[in-house]
Amino acid sequence: MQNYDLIIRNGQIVTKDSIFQGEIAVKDGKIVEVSTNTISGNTKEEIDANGLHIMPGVIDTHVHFNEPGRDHWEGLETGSKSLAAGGATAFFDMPLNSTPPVINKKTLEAKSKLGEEKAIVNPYYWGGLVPQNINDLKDLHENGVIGFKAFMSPSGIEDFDNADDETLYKGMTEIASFGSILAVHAESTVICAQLQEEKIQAGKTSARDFVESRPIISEIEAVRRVISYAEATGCKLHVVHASSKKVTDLINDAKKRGVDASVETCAHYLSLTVKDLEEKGGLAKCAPPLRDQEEVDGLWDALANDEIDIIASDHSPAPKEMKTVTDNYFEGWGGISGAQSTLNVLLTEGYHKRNFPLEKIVQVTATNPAKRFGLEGKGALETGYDADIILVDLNETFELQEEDLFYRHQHSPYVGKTFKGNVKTTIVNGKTVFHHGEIINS
Ligand SMILES: NC(=O)N[C@H]1NC(=O)NC1=O
Ligand SMILES: [Zn+2]
Ligand SMILES: [Zn+2]
Repeated sequence: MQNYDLIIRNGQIVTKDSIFQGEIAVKDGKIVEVSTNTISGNTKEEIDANGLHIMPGVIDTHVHFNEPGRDHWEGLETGSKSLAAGGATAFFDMPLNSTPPVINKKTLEAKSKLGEEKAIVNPYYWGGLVPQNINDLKDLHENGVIGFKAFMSPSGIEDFDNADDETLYKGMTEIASFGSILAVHAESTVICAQLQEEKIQAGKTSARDFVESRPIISEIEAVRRVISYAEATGCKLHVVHASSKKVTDLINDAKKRGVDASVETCAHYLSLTVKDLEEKGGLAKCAPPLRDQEEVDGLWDALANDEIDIIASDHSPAPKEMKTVTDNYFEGWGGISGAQSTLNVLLTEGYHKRNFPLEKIVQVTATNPAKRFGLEGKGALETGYDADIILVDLNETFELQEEDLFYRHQHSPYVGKTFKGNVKTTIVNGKTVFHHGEIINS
């Protein structure tokens, strides 16, 4: 007779290419059996998933939890609780806006120590690529960063300089030498700075003015440039938060030429528009900015054609005072609080509204992130994999309230939005960390 820690029964198991009625047995934090039949044996715990879908936990490849140093904006504990509530079981924390940023071994160790103490889902860390740290990249790689992140335009954070062309070229040459990957925030410094200056000089500071100061061509120019460095250096490339299909098309063209590239978009570019920025003010301010409905639709077309690899949150929170815009949209923090809502958005806007298959949601939130960044034993519900499992009620409908949010600062452009599809239970390495609206403390 087998002994298990947990058996999840009677659910609809969703994988990257199928959905079937089945059961999952867990022992010592790992999935030890997945079956369409009843799993027999002794188990310490049993969950009846009747009426629910069982999915691999979301791997959010793009969050800013800001600890150490800026944890009054967010933190590893509050940030990871929000993720658990939203069905994420792992995150990749960006090297900024923590201060000091993660740009060498020492700063990586400081952050990962805090992550071990505080994160309730699996933490991974990006290292930064900045003009000052080319000689630290290898050390960061050897100490376990998932990859590197550079900004091609000012980051908004004074201790994290953007990478000029020389830094990109040298950095990518170095990163390629040990086979790691560079993620880029791709907007053109020149275009954004000049247009912003012109707008402000002319006293044009509306939501639409802000959006026009960071046009899609600015992303296109930066992406084309960084693809040329990827081709020249052989460095693996990941473009984060593409706001338009015109941008994702460039990465797909590069892939066809043999460039090792991938692209991410975020839940907000798939569900919010300039109209939301006008209505919600600073809460919906981000860079690249929200676009118009046709760009939202374009991104969904790209997703339907498997042209977007990963969907992340780019959760980049700040205190509410910094997110209040009165009449000047160039003021206030650019960054959206969204880590808790990624799956809600994909289920509502994708599965329910656009018939976007659950299997593809699994691909862009779990399978592809695990594969692209080499996470062994993560991103799938298969024997031998880590038991990072979520139970989802596809039909639960609710209006998001501020008090539902586990963020340090309870705001989000999604507050007031009606979602269909919600996470009921989140299991991380075999342990339930979230159940029916509550964080379960160990
Ligand atoms: N520094 C930082 O988090 N910036 C992020 N915010 C945002 O809206 N886009 C970003 O890159
Ligand atoms: Zn960015
Ligand atoms: Zn970011």
